[in-house]
Amino acid sequence: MSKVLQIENLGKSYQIGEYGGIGVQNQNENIDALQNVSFEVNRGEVVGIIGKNGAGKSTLLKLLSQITMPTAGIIRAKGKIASLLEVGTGMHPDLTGRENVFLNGAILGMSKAEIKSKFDEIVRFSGCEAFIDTPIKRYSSGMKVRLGFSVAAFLDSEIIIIDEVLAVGDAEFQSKAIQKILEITADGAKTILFVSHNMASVKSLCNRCLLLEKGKLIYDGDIDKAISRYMGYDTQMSDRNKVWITGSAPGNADYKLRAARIVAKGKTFEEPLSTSDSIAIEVEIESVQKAERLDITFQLMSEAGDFLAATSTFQISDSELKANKEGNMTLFSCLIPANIFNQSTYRINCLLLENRKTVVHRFDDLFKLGFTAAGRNPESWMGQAKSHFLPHLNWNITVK
Ligand SMILES: Nc1ncnc2c1ncn2[C@@H]1O[C@H](COP(=O)(O)OP(=O)(O)OP(=O)(O)O)[C@@H](O)[C@H]1O
Repeated sequence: MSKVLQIENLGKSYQIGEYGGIGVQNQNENIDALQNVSFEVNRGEVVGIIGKNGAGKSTLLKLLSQITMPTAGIIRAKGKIASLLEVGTGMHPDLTGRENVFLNGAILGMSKAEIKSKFDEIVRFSGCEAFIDTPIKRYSSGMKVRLGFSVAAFLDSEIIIIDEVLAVGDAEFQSKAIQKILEITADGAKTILFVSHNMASVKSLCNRCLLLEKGKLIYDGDIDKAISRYMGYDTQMSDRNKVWITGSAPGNADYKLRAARIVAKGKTFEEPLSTSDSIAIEVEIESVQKAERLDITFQLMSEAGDFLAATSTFQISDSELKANKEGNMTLFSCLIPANIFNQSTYRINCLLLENRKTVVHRFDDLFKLGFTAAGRNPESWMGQAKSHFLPHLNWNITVK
C-alpha cells in the first residue's frame, strides 16, 4: 500500500483577544485548535473524522487543503487534493455554474481539455443542467453543494476532502453522493477524508476512523470503536454493557438512555454468545420531564441491514407499564429464549414511542451481536442459504 498522506505533529493555534488600540498592550490568548496530530493515510482508504463541536475537525481539513497554514508540524501529500469544505468554497458567486466548474477544475490543477471531457458528466450528476449558465449566487445551498461535489468526484484528484457538506443536499442527492463515493473508491485509486456528525454515513462510507477531542487525536482505527468512544461509552465497558454518564447520555429533551446491556445467563459480558444462550436485552431510560406512557421497541436487523423482526411493550397494560414520572428511571428487559438465533451477526435498534404510536427517539445499532453455533452445525445441513433464525420448536412425531 502506498502512502498518500503523512501528517507529523501537526498543530494550529489561533490567537484570540481584543485589539487594544495603538500603543495599548493586547491581552491576547492562544487557542490550540489542533495539537500534535500525527497519522498516515494509504491510497484508497476512506477515513472518517469525527469529534464533538470544536474538536478541531474543520481545522485539520483546512490545513490539509492549504486554506490555512499550520503553526507546527508537517503535511506531506502525494497527488492533487480536492476539497469540499464549506458550501460554495472555491466557487465564485458572480460566475456561472459552467464557469465555476472550469475555475474549480483549474484550482485542482486540471487542464481545460480534461475539464471539458468530463464537463457533461459532472453537470448531469449535479442535476444543475437547467441552471448551468446562471451565476451561482442564485443557486440554493443544496445546488452549490451538488455542483461542488460533482466537480470533486469526477475530476482527477487523488485525495478528496469532504466536510459535512453532504448533509446540506437533499436525501436523494445524499444517497447518490454516497453511492458515488463508494464507486470512486472501489478501485482503490482515490483516497477520501470525510468529516461528519452523522454516524450512519461514517459507518456506510469509511473503513477507518479518526476521533478528535479538544484538538488531539485520541483514537485512530476501527469505526465501531471510534463511534463508541465518540458517543461517550465508557471505554472500560464491553460492547454488551454500556452505561452513559450524565451529560453524554444519548436521547432527547424528554428521555435519556442511561444503560443498555445484553445479559446472557451465566456469562460475563465478554464471553462470546452462543445460539444456545437465553439472553435479555435491557435498557434503562430516564424520563427527564414527561409523564406519558413510554413504549420501547427493539428492532432486530441482519448484519446487512435487513429488517428481520421487532418486539415491543405494546401488549403491556398501562398499570403494568408503570407511570413514567419525571425523574424516573425505568428498566425495560426483553427476554429471548435459547435456540432462536442462527450462527450469525445481528444488529439491534431501540425505538422510544409515546402514546403507542409516535417514535420520539431511536437509537440505531445499539448492539451488534454475533452468535456462535452451539453443538450443532447448522450450515452443514442448511447449505449456503443460511436462514436468519434457526428456532428449536416443538415437534410431534407419530408413527402410524
Ligand atoms: N479562525 C479562528 N480563530 C480563532 N479560533 C478558531 C478559529 N477557527 C477555529 N477556532 C477554534 O479552534 C477550535 C477547533 O475548531 P474547529 O472548527 O476545527 O472544530 P470542529 O471540530 O470542526 O467543530 P464543528 O464540529 O463545530 O465544526 C475551536 O475551539 C474553535 O473555536
